[in-house]
Amino acid sequence: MEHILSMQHVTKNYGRFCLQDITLALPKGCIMGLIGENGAGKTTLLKAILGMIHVDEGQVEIFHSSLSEDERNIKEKIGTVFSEASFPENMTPQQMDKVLSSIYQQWDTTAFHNYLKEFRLPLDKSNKQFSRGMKMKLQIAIALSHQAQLLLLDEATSGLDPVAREEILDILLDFIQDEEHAVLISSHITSDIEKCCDYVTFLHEGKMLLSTEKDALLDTYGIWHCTKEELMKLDHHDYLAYRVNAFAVDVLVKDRQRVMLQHPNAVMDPASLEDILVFMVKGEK
Ligand SMILES: Nc1ncnc2c1ncn2[C@@H]1O[C@H](COP(=O)(O)OP(=O)(O)OP(=O)(O)O)[C@@H](O)[C@H]1O
Repeated sequence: MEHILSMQHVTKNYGRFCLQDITLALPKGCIMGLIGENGAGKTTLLKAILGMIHVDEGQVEIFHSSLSEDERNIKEKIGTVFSEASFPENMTPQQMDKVLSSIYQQWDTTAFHNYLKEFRLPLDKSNKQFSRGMKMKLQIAIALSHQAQLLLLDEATSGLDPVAREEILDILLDFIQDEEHAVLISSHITSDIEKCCDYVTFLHEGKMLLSTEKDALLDTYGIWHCTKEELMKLDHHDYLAYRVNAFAVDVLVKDRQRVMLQHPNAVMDPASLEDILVFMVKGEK
């Protein structure tokens, strides 16, 4: 599969926090979800891709080039949404349309107006009159209106109601249909990631714990409710973390079928992305 984005051993050290040795690849026609607790390094990773911060080590390639080779053209083809992004308070979408058409060579006014309509955003209200959700939708409309091939979305669905979130996820799924586009989206809402992503990347305290196909993960990982004695006998390579409760131990195992074969009476549940995140952050290793 051809990649639209790749990161090789990217490291950014802030002193107290370090994004460490990130290596991942996003194929064309795919959506990758970035999952991690608050402060895990999701925004830092997205900023490193966009060259918004200087990385200490490693390489980022977008469309097979590094940003420094052809920054203007590469950025033209990337649509971004950041939770803290702010537009001039007194500007209306109508005015932004004009400004953006002079910034992006491929700005598509018709598409922008269609998205504004679809998202029920007024053309003539200033940004300061927009709610948080409306501002987020406005950013998404902009990201989708300049023929971008890659979308980098930081918490793009947070602050949106469930109907609007569903709308955005459908648009993202449409966006990748032609197999030439791709999306990297960070979210705390693991159910959104579960719904739309082909790949998931887990970050924890700046380290990448996993980057793999979502379906493979959901098909194989499980939570085994067992005794301490059973856990002691389990090979270290077969599980990622465990949590002890009053009556039993819950273990996040990598291959639930394998454990079931060894323990036919095992009480096993499939693991959701949320389970995996919670075990990785709070579980004992
Ligand atoms: N400019 C900076 N200087 C120093 N530390 C920084 C800087 N920017 C971010 N950090 C630190 O990097 C760490 C990761 O922050 P980041 O915003 O990437 O996390 P996140 O996973 O996006 O979190 P959240 O889910 O809360 O948005 C945090 O500890 C933060 O304090």
